[in-house]
Amino acid sequence: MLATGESLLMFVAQQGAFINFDKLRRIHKMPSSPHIINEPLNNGAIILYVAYLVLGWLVIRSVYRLWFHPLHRIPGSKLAAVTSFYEFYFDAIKGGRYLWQIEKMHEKYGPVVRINPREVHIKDSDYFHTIASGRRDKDTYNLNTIMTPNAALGTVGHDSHKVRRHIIDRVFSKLSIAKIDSMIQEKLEILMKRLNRARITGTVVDLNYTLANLTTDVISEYVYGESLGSLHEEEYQNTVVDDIQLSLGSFHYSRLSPTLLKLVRLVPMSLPGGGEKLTLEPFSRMVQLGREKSHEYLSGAISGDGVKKVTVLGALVADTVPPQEKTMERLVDESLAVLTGGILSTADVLAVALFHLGRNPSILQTLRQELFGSLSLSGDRIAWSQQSISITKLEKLPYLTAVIRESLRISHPVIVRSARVAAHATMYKDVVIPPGTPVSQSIYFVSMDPLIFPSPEIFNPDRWIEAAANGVNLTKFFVIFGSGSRACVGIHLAYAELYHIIAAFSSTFNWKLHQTGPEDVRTARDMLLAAPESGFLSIKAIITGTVE
Ligand code: HEM
Repeated sequence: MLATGESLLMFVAQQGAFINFDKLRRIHKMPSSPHIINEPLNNGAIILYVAYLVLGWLVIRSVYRLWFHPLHRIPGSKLAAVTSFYEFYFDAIKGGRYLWQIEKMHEKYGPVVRINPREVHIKDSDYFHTIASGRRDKDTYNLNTIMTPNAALGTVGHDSHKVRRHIIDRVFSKLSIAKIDSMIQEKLEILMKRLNRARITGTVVDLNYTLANLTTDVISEYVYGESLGSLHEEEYQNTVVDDIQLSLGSFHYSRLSPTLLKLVRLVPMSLPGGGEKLTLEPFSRMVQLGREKSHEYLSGAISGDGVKKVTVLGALVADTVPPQEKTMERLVDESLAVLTGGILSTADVLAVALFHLGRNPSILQTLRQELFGSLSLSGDRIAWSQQSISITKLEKLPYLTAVIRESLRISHPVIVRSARVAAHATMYKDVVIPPGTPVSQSIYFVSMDPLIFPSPEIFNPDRWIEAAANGVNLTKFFVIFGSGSRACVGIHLAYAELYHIIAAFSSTFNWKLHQTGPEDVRTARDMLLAAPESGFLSIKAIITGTVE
């Protein structure tokens, strides 16, 4: 910073020869006698000259962006085309509101708009897969937000991503996830016992938080080989979730300025942003945890190949992995991306599912009829692991599947836009998008598109069943897990948790929502995860009894 400031001053001093100081002094009513001209400039004058230079540079840059930039023909707000601070204002200062500003631009200018000086956004549900398909990179500016450049998720280049994705694909395949089905069921049983205690004591349960204890323990056990023990933490506490949410508070800041974020890393501070505290302390704590666990694998204390337990870190240090991919940075980032990607996303969908089931007795009733009619559930369903109900069995239930699909659609947990960059020019209808342009789309717009999903705010699992019966391919618009080579690697794990938990919870407990209404669930902000008007999703319920 200092060096930059000094060189700027030197530049200003050099430019002095070309600046008409006399005129400037006249304009700003400074003393103008000849003997003053040769004296060093005072601080006020230097600041003024720097301000002129900066202003001049801003004007030239704005003119370029508006009339000469390759994107100058793409419609949109002029302010957005001139400066990224427009986006920064809505996302960082106002806390995740830019997506709705983008929506307004689409209403005014059509399906393709320029949303910042260098990025184009397309709102067209039919076009979603086109952007994600083929050979496309991700965009550095957008990836700044997630701060894990060495993870598959944070990798810019298409080819580098392919190598990295191949390594983790194996551990997250449907077959691999079926092998940890019993581990998921064991953890579910601990959760069911905890929920049953809440029933007995009449305690209000924060569903997101409590269900995130399970997703935390499942994913941490799969990544590190041992769980973080969230299910055994103090009731209704989850320090990992706290850390993730605190980190999400700063993610819009990191998009615009990774440097600002590095500063914050040095001096934790609070900045405005929808009430979230901007601090990187919790992120550093997660990095530290990843570092400790990765060290055990890299040092050979735990080997990748030959261990009985399959783990993500084990897969990352396996013999088949190229040596350049076996670095501390790589292991820390990948384990962090998988861990954080797999906790709140699924927990939020689960909580939203229970919210809607709790408000719709007839849907819950239909679901229960299917569960009791198709599975041989024994009396003690709290002991879920003894029910011997495999994921394969659950996946065959059409109504449960429709409930899960609809819960995923309506909760659309991963709401952050994810841009793709093609090396060649691409066409959207008759609009030419120049090569190298980040083009983004939003899962939220597709999932809530009233032309595809009529009355999108209504929870209606039957829409999936009716579409299938009528030969309508609604699944084409089911883009909740993304699309193409960068789509979610954790999809089978997410489904395994969703199937087991929704089946267990709804066949075992009766519950009523507590101080939680539609406005608490309605998505109003993009905090990487879908968030309501203030804070993060928090759905509360009281478990009133058990299902006989
Ligand atoms: C309902 C739950 C989930 C949803 C809705 C979801 C959604 C998504 C989406 C939309 C993407 C693509 C992001 C992009 O385009 O940049 C993604 C990527 C990813 N997800 Fe998930 N996810 C879920 C659960 C999980 C779980 C359980 C894991 C844990 C393994 C996970 C790990 C990842 C990773 C590592 C990526 C990056 C993949 C890559 O770039 O190759 N997700 N997820």
